[in-house]
Amino acid sequence: LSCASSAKSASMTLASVRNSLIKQEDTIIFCLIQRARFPINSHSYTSSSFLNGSSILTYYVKHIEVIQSEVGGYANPEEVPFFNYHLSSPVVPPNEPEKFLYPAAASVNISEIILKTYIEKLVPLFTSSGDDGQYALSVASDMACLQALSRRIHYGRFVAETKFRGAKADYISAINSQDKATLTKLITNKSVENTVKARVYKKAKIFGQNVSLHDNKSNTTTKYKVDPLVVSHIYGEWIIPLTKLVELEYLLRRLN
Ligand SMILES: O=C(O)C(=O)C[C@]1(C(=O)O)C=C[C@@H](O)C=C1
Repeated sequence: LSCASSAKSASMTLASVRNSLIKQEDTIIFCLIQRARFPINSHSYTSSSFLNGSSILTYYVKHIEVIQSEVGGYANPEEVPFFNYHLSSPVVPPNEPEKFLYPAAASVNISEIILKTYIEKLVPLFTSSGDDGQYALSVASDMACLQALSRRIHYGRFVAETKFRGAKADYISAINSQDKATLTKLITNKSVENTVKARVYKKAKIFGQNVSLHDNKSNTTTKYKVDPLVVSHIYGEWIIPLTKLVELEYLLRRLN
């Protein structure tokens, strides 16, 4: 499970939640860099008769999630599993998380959309074409990417809750009329979005360099491990919009 730590629930503010999103950028970018070491390996995403019709990726994720749930994974509302139905009860004593989310809205879950978007839109953008047959390694890094993305995107529930608490009157009237356009306007901050995109571009440039002890004169043509423009594009086109979708879905249920 992703290790990006978050603010303690009870004291969450919009600033602390945004701080967590900033830290999670590092995890996401490092995960993408790891996955980019392997080619696209499309075969690992198609259904296999050896695995009862699952793909290698979904088979792997389902089974690892069971083990993670046994050791207490997914007890914390910051973690949302991709395949809910087969999870086991923890075999270790629970560490009760503090309650911050509104219960009727806390279960918002867009895992299916995240999985589909990741395989169909994101992987082709930052991996090379081809197949090296190293599926065990490439699906392990897929799962790391998926969990980092899911945590970030589902963090939209915490963002939405802090925004709701900060401007209750505005939100309550829009929620009562289930007015998606007004809610979308209320949750949108274009200047924050632009800052996020610029910062992940810069981080991808710094994290994705080849580091050598000797100054290399040919370094003028630096090749990054993942194209910084692609990272910024992935944020702008998918990660931020999906976070906003989670915020919207959460708010629509906030008074249920
Ligand atoms: O920081 C916020 O206010 C958020 O809602 C998060 C986020 C994002 O995904 O980064 C999403 C919507 C806003 O327009 C700005 C940024």
